[in-house]
Amino acid sequence: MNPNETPRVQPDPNGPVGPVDSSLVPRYAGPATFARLPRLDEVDSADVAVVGVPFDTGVSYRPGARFGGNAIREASRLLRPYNPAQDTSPFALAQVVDAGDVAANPFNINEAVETIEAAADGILGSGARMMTLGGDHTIALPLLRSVAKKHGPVALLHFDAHLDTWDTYFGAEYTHGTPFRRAVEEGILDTSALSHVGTRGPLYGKQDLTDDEKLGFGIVTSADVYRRGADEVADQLRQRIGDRPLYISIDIDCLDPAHAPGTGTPEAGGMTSRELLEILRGLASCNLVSADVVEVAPAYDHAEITAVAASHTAYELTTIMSRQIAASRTA
Ligand SMILES: N=C(N)NCCCC(=O)O
Ligand SMILES: [Zn+2]
Ligand SMILES: [Zn+2]
Repeated sequence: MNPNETPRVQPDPNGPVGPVDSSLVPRYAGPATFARLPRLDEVDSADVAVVGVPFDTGVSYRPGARFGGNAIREASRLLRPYNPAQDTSPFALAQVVDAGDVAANPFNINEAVETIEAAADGILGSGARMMTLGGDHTIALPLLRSVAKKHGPVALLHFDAHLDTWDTYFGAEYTHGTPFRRAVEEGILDTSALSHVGTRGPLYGKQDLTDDEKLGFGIVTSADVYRRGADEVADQLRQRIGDRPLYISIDIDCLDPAHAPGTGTPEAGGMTSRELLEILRGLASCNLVSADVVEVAPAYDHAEITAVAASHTAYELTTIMSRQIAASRTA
């Protein structure tokens, strides 16, 4: 089908090119892009670029997150153009596109990290906000490097069962358990606004927590979310972040394995997908400059449970970005 003739949901014919219209083209037809949005090469310019980073050479346990981005794209066929939770039609407010995948070397982590940073530089340099679909959590480091080049040190909200501030694994500096220690060492994070959310599970020792605190992180455990509720947690996080440029990194293993079985290092006792989505909606007024959703490993998934949760997570994040782009236009 010619992309120019594909029926799309596009309330304003001169506005953003919208997703393929699922009331006219069955949603399971054709190749998958995120939310059935146009590819980058089908539009003149993009406000939000959804980009895949199929890389998982940094994992410490189950591999397979290299297939995560495409699993999320497949699951995202069911997303619809109006988001009632944020009373927003995100793809009508801003040009959101699928920018394809970064070709990262699976045999050389250092080279892959450089390739990912360069690709992110290209996207951010074009003026777009970046919504990345991983890949394992290693990729957050080069993404943050690029974001900091543009915005300076950014506030970080890190949703994860794990701290990911360990020093090295088997002597390796760049792994999925170490990106945020590297990022603090490199001065690319605003250490007055760093939070982990969803933390739980056994650690190597108590020192892991004291080291993490010294780096500047605050912790909201998954039990805190359960006890205090999503709204109160979001309020507290929003106050801490203020109007700083914000990066949100979401390791899908922040969710309980019941909500996200398809991941490499699952831990019992996690958040529900409802809690995660509600916290994100509570952050809609934050200045979200870029985000990632990582660690979806479809080989361990069942019935696309994890990929569906990840696609809805990325949808809330792109909605927040689109709203802010629209608001900054009218400001
Ligand atoms: N899933 C991520 N990003 N990190 C987990 C590292 C946990 C470990 O192997 O000790
Ligand atoms: Zn994790
Ligand atoms: Zn992680």
